[in-house]
Amino acid sequence: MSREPSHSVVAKPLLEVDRVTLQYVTPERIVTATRRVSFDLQAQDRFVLLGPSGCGKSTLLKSIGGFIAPTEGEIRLAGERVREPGADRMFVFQEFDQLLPWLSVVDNVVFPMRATKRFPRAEWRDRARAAVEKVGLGRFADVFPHTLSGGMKQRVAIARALAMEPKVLLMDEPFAALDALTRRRMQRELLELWDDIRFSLVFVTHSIQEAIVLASRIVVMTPHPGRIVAEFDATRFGHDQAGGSEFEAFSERINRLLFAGEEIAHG
Ligand SMILES: Nc1ncnc2c1ncn2[C@@H]1O[C@H](COP(=O)(O)OP(=O)(O)OP(=O)(O)O)[C@@H](O)[C@H]1O
Repeated sequence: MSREPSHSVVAKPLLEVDRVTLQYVTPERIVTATRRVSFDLQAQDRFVLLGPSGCGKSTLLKSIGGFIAPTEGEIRLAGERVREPGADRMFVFQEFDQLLPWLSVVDNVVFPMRATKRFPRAEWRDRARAAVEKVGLGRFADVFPHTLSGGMKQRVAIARALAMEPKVLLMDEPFAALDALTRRRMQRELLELWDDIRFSLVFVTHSIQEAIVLASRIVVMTPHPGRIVAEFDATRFGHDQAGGSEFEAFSERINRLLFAGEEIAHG
């Protein structure tokens, strides 16, 4: 199956990040996490923000989530300015403890539906069970999170987010704490889910390989302050191309960009 998002070139962007500056004001100083960052995301994009620690990836994601207001510029979702958190933007984080330990897997997935009154109440459990099935955890629907491996917990977090049918799924290094084999498997599964559901994704990582494998588009960022140095189409690459000469050349090109950015930032 093609991993090309099926949007047309002229489609209006789903998400617009428009000259966004994000700052933290601490008693000692003002930290500029991003400076005038702009990009557009089309529906069904698998959009990856790639860059080293401190380039403002997580801060940007939180701002798309409505948790941090830009000091300059604005973020629009489906044409509406983002001003606060909402159920149309669901998060998956790196941490394994993002599930509520006193709720079963299926009740964890129901939780945001209950909290936001999304969908008729009578549908909650069926929707939750269907989402849990989709991530391959049907047999574990009624267990508590502490009995699950890290990878399984991340699957539940993904099921919980996708069950809400968000306009955009926001993932902040969701596989970074997993062992290499599990991480690879989770990447494959995420792509299979995307083949199936065609959700719109913003995915944060500092792994070049992960970015290339997962993305339809990659934005490369460098720190101090966080800014975009390049944007690439990566639709033609997946796991099957990894190790091939074109994949490696692309990876090396991004690597050089990241290092060049460091030199500029520190030089
Ligand atoms: N709560 C905070 N208060 C002050 N400064 C912060 C805060 N959170 C982040 N920063 C600073 O903002 C900048 C961007 O941080 P951010 O976490 O967004 O980067 P990142 O690219 O996601 O890095 P990482 O991969 O390490 O999470 C960094 O310089 C960081 O030190």
